[in-house]
Amino acid sequence: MQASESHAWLRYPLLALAWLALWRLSALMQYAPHASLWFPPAGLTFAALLVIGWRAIPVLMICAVTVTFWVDRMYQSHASIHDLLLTGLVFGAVHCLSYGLGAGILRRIVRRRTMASLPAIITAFLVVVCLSSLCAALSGVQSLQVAGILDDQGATGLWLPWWIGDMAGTMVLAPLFLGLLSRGYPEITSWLGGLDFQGHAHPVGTYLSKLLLSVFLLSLVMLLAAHFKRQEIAFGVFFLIVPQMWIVYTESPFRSALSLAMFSTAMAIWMAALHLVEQALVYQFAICVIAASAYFGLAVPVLVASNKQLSEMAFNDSLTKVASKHHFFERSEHTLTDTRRYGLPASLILLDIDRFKDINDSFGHAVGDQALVRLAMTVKMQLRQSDVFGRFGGDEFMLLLPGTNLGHALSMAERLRRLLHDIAVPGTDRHLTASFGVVAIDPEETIMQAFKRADQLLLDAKRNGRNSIGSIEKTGS
Ligand SMILES: Nc1nc2c(ncn2[C@@H]2O[C@H](COP(=O)(O)OP(=O)(O)OP(=O)(O)O)[C@@H](O)[C@H]2O)c(=O)[nH]1
Repeated sequence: MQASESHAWLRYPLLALAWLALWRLSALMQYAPHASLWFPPAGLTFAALLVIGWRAIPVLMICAVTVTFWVDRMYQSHASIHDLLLTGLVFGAVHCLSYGLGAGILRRIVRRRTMASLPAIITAFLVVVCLSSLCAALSGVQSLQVAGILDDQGATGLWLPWWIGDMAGTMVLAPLFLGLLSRGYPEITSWLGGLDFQGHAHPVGTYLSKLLLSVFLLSLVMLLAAHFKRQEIAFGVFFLIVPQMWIVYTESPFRSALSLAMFSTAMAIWMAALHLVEQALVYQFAICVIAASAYFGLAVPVLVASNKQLSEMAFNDSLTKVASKHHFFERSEHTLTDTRRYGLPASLILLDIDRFKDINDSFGHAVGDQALVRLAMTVKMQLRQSDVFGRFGGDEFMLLLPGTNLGHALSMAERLRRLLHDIAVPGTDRHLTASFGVVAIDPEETIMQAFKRADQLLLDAKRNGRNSIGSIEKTGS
């Protein structure tokens, strides 16, 4: 994928700087040797491999070697340069391989999905992150063990916090990095399954107050857990899903991702500052559970919007925006039931454009489409709230007029006939004409039966020279 800016090469040193800075940050917050609450560089590795692909690997390898030397200095293991180099390369290779495989699989899945399957994309992301981080943790621990930085006992206790730490880092931060990168790599937007990572609906002050509340409640739980030294209190952190969900439902996806990152950073800082080693796994799982729930929360507005779009497509004709055939007959049945309950009359008007095929053939289908839209708009302007207007198909429309007797329906049809005659086919000097079939609906009749009678009268009007109204009154049949 290509960055939209011309200085695309800059992404490599920036990636290295960001990765090393994140590593430093997590090292600062270690609660036990080699174990921090969450491992942010894993999130960056995953996002970089997803977006930049294999070209990110050399940079990630340099970072892996660099941090291996830092680890040696931190724990004063005094390994030889040869051993450290080898360990760094092995650690880098297994780290890149684990996340590279995961990113590759996710890329394939996302490319096959559409907007409506955002929950499937989220599920795939969560499963892939879970498995990639497990591979990265097992092979990472193994590489430290082979290099002698870690003994067997240390390795046994380390793989689980390493795994959950990597998983939390990836789960929380990879979507945030993707959101940031989507500004330079527009293609990512389509991967985000309909999520708009650019827009912000509310003022920043409102967002910050929600974020502060969430961090304040988190601090309260962690301080209480530290003070009373009770793991039960630590579980209270799971309740903080509520403020996070509030942010997810009311703020933009980008702000939601940012809030998860801030929330987990605050958790890691408190964790290290208060030395809450025994409760580490509770907090690590809480980060993962809250992040996973938040992502499904993000999918809800997208699903609601696509549901709305689908029902609009089912109810309305896509071109003219009047009721579709099916929806017209359904609504008409309900309207007729109400009309009859009050003992009111009802009428049906069918109208069909004259020689519409000629318009299409002479000026093209696009002009024909515009003529249909203009006709629909003209008719709509004449309707009452209770009238039902639909498109049967092609150039044929239908109009149910509740509370209207045949005489008034005929007047309405005549008014429409004149109005349509005044419509010029867009971009041409041709005028539209239409033929009509008008019936009063009998009290025992269904809308379909009335439709058949009106259609017959419409055919009569066509046979009688078009631009006219066929009705029982007029034809006398
Ligand atoms: N532009 C456009 N044309 C359509 C659409 N749906 C159907 N048509 C065309 O509308 C024309 C309908 O023709 P008919 O109703 O059979 O005949 P007509 O030319 O209107 O002649 P009469 O009805 O006998 O006056 C056909 O050429 C269809 O291809 C549409 O959505 N857009």
